[in-house]
Amino acid sequence: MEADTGALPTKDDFSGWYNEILWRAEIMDVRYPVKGLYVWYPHGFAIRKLAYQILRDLMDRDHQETMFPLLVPETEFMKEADHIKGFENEVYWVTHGGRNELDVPLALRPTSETAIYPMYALWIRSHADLPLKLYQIVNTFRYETKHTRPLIRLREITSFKEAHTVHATWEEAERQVEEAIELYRTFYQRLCVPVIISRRPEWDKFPGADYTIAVDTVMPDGKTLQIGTVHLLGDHFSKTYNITFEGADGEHHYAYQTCYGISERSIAALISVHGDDRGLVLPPETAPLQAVIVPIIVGKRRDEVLSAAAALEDDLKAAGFSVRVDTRDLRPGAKYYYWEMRGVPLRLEIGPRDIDANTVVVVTRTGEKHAIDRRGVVEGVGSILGRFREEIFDRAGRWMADRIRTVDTLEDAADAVKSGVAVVHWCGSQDCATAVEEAVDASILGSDIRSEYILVSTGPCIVCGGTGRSAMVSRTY
Ligand SMILES: Nc1ncnc2c1ncn2[C@@H]1O[C@H](COS(=O)(=O)NC(=O)[C@@H](N)CS)[C@@H](O)[C@H]1O
Ligand SMILES: [Zn+2]
Repeated sequence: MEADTGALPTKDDFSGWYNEILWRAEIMDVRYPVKGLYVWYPHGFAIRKLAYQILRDLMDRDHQETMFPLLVPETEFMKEADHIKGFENEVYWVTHGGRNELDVPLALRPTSETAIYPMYALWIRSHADLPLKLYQIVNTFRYETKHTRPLIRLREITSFKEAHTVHATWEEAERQVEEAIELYRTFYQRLCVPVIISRRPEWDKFPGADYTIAVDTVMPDGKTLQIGTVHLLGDHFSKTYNITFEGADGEHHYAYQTCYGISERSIAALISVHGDDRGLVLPPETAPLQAVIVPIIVGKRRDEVLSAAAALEDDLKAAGFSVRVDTRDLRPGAKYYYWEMRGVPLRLEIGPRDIDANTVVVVTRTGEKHAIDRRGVVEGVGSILGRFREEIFDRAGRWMADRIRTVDTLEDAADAVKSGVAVVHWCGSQDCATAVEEAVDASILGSDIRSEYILVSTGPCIVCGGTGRSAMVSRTY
């Protein structure tokens, strides 16, 4: 699996950089012989594991995790009209078991409403059963016809976290939407990925939903990536799947639902937003290795240096850091290059001079160098990691803020979307949205914007002059 050496393309050629880093940093192998399906390298999978542990920690506060079947009978799949329309061109069907043709074709879940809600109808009887808040982290399948790309647009989504909640009232479901948005905001803060939250236009909402709130980030090429969505489903699906409950009033009522999902696009964002020309730059919470110790071997004091490095590893491991000594027979520079490519936040150098001075040299992945006292190394590493995290989060936030431009002419909007996001006043009409998209060659991404990077306002719609509110326009993945 040894990845090659040699410089990465610069991030200005984002597509080249992204494809190269996936194998040089051992994230995903794209050579699997089915279009849109890719293989996790163990290193990439370890990053995913850490990121999804953060997600589970957040979800498990007031949801329960479970798992529903992958295969959905056509009879159930074809029940909700809007949902079908939205997914009918993307669904994979299983039609045979061995040589026998199945009497009912089975869909590979593109998302699991049609697998879960028939069971919810059996489980939910009374208001005492509500709210029900379950999630699963599974693979889902979508026969994407647009350009597939690892971690960004797969045909097998390998890391699909989907939550499906059921409530007694529309208001309670709406409160759940707000809680889900906050949970996603927290999740992406923990990944140090800056986000913009907005409401998708009617024509872009999830099939069968009342409305969709989306979480986007800006990728290095200026295109936005939708890295999470929250849908208020109202009672559409509960009417279709007969999810009713007996209220305190003794009457039967249809339930109100939400669902919200995140996929491995979260990992694509983590890699793309922080990475640089030397490889990954990982926030400490998502770094399989937080610090690598490189012994500086000098002549006859070799054994002394190696045992000092081993003692350092023991102390840091005992304090809960993931750390290892790199004892391979390579020049220190080759080791630095290898671990920088894999995004290790800290490098600790220890040689004869450091032993004599009782210090350890700590170099952060962003190039800061500190000589810290060997006796305070645990506190020292902890505080340097904390500052490193803040540094990369601030840097990513500033980078994104620089690529969001509030404009009031279509020409300026067309210019702004070449490198990022244009914020314009839009009246909300589809006609004006179409006019914007034709003039700017980018789409209305969302309105009702919530982001620390965007000051929202009202003003004349950029097309018709009617009352408009801030809306985002961007090229998208
Ligand atoms: N082909 C794909 N590859 C990778 N991620 C995807 C793909 N399609 C969608 N996603 C991600 O999955 C998230 C949830 O998908 S979704 O269609 O918007 N929503 C649902 O499926 C709802 N059932 C919520 S679980 C999206 O916000 C997007 O970030
Ligand atoms: Zn208008």
